[in-house]
Amino acid sequence: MHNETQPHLPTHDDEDSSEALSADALLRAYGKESSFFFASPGATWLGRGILASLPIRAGASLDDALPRLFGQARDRGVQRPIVVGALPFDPEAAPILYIPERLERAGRLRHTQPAATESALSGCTTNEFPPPAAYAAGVREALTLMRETALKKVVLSRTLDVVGECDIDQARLLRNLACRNPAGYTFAVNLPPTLRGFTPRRLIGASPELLVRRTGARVLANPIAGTAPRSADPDEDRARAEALLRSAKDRHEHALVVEAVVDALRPYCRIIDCPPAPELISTARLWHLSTRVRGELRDPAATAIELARALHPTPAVCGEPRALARQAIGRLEHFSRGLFTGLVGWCDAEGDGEWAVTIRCAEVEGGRARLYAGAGIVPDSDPWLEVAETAAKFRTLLDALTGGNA
Ligand SMILES: C=C(O[C@H]1C=CC=C(C(=O)O)[C@@H]1O)C(=O)O
Repeated sequence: MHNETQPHLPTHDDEDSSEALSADALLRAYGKESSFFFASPGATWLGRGILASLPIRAGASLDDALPRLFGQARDRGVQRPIVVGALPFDPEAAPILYIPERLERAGRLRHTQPAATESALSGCTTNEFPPPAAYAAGVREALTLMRETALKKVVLSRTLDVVGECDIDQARLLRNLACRNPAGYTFAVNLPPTLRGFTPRRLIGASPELLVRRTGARVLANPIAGTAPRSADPDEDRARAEALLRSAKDRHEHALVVEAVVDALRPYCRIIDCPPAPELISTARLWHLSTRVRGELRDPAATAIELARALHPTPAVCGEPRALARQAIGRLEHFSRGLFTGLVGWCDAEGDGEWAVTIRCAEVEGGRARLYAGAGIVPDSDPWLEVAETAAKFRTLLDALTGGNA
């Protein structure tokens, strides 16, 4: 059995560990030529270039395409290929998956430097969609649906467009996110560009939520749901955390996710260990309820990406029951989520891998960033508290863009 915090993660460069850079050096090396970055509590990855990628086609079967992709990489001399990328919220939509030309791995980020306060953009305008009052109206409609149908929970989100005077410094944004969110999953995935001559188009974020990690026969999922914004005053901050832990509304919102995760893992696992009550975790801006669900695979042939797709979308990003929640999202959210609330991570050819839930993120290109934030709505939700929660969730990216709250 591998150690929990330092899983053995084979890489393109395993044979050449003498050249391995430290995790902090990988973060500092992230730049224009980089194609992937992923920092988890277990390891840090930096990808350069793209050796092979999955044709971007909606509805394509990953079961056939992935082994072909690994085969292409082996034909080109990569002995232990690893696929990286992001899958969208809509399971039928096209994934972004590729094998980098070079992929380096180091241990976890140590954060030996103080959090940087440099801004990643200069001068900016912002535009929320929907604006707060319209989002609150959407939450009220969701509450009506819950009274009139079998819908128990739905996650409703909104966007915040930030437009700077010059190109956003994507590497600095990534570093700022990583420094401010040391316990989370910090990522940058290359996306097909839509503008010519600008900086690369990328999905960049720092998620607190692990959808699933597979290490050999061991599985870990860490569903998160139930949130309270933090306070700068330590007493008030602690009071908010304790209120969150006691809140029946948030415990219910959380329990729906944990139940769905355990149900989805059960067919794959011989043993599942799920604590009876959630614990508190914090990010720089938020408190969350969190449960670590551990399992041992019945059939070790189930890969990390297969497990992730069996779990996705959990009620942390969609709702319960899933079909009704998806209908409600289609009716009440008037924008495409794209990769937001999908999954981001990596998987090797043996099936080990890690997939985080794609939240606290932005799509960045040139001087523009589109930020996303959602909140779980249950029958006891207060529409204006959900507005405040999504505003606090935007702060994760806004702080990293502006260099604030270090
Ligand atoms: C959809 C988001 O958060 C989900 C994950 C954690 C907590 C959540 C909540 O408390 O509502 C959401 O379910 C987001 O951050 O944009």
